[in-house]
Amino acid sequence: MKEAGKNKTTKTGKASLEREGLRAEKICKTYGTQENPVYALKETSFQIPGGQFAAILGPSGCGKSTLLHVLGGIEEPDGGSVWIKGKDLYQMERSKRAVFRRRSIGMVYQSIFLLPALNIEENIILPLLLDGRRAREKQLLGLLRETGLEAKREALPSQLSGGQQQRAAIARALVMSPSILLADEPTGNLDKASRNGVMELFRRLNDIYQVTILMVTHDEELARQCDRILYMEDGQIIRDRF
Ligand SMILES: Nc1ncnc2c1ncn2[C@@H]1O[C@H](COP(=O)(O)OP(=O)(O)OP(=O)(O)O)[C@@H](O)[C@H]1O
Repeated sequence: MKEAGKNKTTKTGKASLEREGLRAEKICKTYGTQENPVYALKETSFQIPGGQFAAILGPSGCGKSTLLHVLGGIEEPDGGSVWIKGKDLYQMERSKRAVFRRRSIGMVYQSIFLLPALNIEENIILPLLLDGRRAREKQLLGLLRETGLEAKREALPSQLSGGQQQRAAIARALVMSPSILLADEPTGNLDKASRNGVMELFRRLNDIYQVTILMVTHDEELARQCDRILYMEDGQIIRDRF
């Protein structure tokens, strides 16, 4: 991901961005027991080029969250592979995968996990501190500005609206300058105005920072605002619309 203030690039014709995309190959994940297996992912394969903003759309229980967790390095698949920045995620040692995940993949969830005792700035920079790095004022200011939270820098999460809290969580997910942002129903708990604000923010971040975004949603209207929709059903991608 590019940092604020650095040269912008166009969305097309960037070979390096192609390499920074994401590839899923025949991912399988089964839950349950041998007698009663639940096939959550059935050899799911697809590729997202670097810089694309794609949605995964599908009915409840079709495997969207499972897929996102596997892509995010959180849940090991039973089979198949995930390639990010040219690296096979599940061929890495567990400790190396944890570091790679922290530095290369941002995650945003429906439930907003901000630490209540830390102010917004402290919440946003937390991943940097956990990685042994210091926050740079210029980068922090860029993120606060993009997310419209400049005035809330020292506020506690409880002093923010749901939409503002989600925007802070998005800033936190981006503070490590990841190449991929995975968002699981990020607008699921928000009212319509906040939902539109978050979508607008994703589009802007995708444009400015060229971060690849994969967003899980139930909402066809939101999915239509993305560059591409991957329709999922019963553990598989059944349709792919650009
Ligand atoms: N930890 C688990 N143990 C057992 N079954 C699970 C587990 N997690 C998910 N499943 C099952 O796997 C299938 C896919 O679940 P998943 O949560 O990925 O679907 P989803 O499309 O994200 O659903 P929703 O839109 O309701 O969040 C479902 O049948 C679900 O019940």
